[in-house]
Amino acid sequence: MSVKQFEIRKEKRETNEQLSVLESTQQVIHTALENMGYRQEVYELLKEPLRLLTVRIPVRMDDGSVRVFTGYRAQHNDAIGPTKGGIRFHPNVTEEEVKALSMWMSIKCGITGLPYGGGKGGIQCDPREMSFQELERLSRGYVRAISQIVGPTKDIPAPDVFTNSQIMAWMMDEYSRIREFDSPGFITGKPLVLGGSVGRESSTAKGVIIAMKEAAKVKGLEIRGSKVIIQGFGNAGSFLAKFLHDEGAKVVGISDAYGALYDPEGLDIDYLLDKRDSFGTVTRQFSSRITNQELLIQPCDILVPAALENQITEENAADIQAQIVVEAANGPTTLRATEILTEKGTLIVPDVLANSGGVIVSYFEWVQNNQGYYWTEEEVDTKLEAILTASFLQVHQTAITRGINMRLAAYMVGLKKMVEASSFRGWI
Ligand SMILES: NC(=O)C1=CN([C@@H]2O[C@H](COP(=O)(O)OP(=O)(O)OC[C@H]3O[C@@H](n4cnc5c(N)ncnc54)[C@H](O)[C@@H]3O)[C@@H](O)[C@H]2O)C=CC1
Ligand SMILES: O=C(O)CCC(=O)C(=O)O
Repeated sequence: MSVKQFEIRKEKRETNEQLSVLESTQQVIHTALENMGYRQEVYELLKEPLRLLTVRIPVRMDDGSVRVFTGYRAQHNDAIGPTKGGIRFHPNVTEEEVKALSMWMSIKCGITGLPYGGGKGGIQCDPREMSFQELERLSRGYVRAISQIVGPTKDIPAPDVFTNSQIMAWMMDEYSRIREFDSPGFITGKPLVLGGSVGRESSTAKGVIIAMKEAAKVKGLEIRGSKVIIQGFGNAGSFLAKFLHDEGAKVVGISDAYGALYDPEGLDIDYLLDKRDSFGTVTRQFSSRITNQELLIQPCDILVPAALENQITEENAADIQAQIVVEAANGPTTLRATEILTEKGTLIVPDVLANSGGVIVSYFEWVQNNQGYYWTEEEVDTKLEAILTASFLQVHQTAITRGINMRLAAYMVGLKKMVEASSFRGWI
């Protein structure tokens, strides 16, 4: 596509916010590269993953029938090192979503200086409607299907939406049957007894808090006493609610796939954590629930989308009351919404920065697996904080110096090393 065609498509899209996550990611990458003065070939290289594998996975269901699931693994760019990123089990997984997710992983690893490119995987399925045994067979089938392109020096998966340490354990076990000698570092987010890292489970939320504290300093806000709304009560959202509650913030809203709870006086987070199931579902137990969309526009100081993509859009951005939006989810805010929020002075901490705590501690897990020597929680926390704080400051400084929004600044910071590495390799 020529620059002119790109501009025309961009203009058409901006008047009608039908942006796909892939197209909007391409749009920001294009602008970021242009701002840095890179040639069009660089965009051509980075606008899509280098590799995408689509697999069909036959699974024997408990009733004896066979269901065939579609899965994907995308590897965006491996100039810097192996690709890295989670695996999502969700009914709405698409090729396009997995591609965008892999591109966000590249940028995340670039911002935080991890020696990886981005990868991501997903299977179209609804684990909430599958038995434990069916899930195990699906997880193992997926690993058999992608085993040729993954590995500790090629592409290292991890958990994402509706996957967890048990699923990582089955996947690692299956991989170790196929490749006997390089299994521990093949996947991260494993249970501790199988070479997991202390702190990985809560690392996404810990990283979100570190980024949130930096953003709060910029806005002159104190976390203690701030009112926070969190959309999504799974791995990222529930640990975050707990940590914020323990730090004296008032968590006034939470949600899951079925609805939301809001109380301006603060919710009883320990009670809700106790009632939540392993898929992060809790709201169905309350008759007082509101919708996810209603939750996002309730009064609060800080809003944390921690569920899925495209939640804050042109439709609701103007009504968001938070001073700070910290994106724990990947892709929760559209580009038009980013502009609307930025124009009205809301500070956005973009996904590729805010939720990078997960992959940072996954990197620590991989390093520990490679060394065979395991760190304490204190070491993990200290290193995580150092990387994330420096990353926030670099992105924020870029935004201020260049007079651009935080998302564009994050992309510029995140793409730089990948472009340099691709150039040194002679790819562009
Ligand atoms: N788990 C991790 O280490 C990381 C996760 N993320 C991102 O954080 C987000 C959440 O991931 P996890 O907490 O791991 O997933 P999870 O599977 O543990 O929890 C997902 C939560 O979102 C809710 N949800 C699902 N569909 C929803 C909808 N349509 N509306 C509102 N809520 C909905 C679920 O009910 C659940 O509470 C995702 O965007 C993921 O990519 C980002 C970095 C790392
Ligand atoms: O832990 C990882 O390697 C990746 C986590 C992930 O999928 C993400 O950051 O979106």
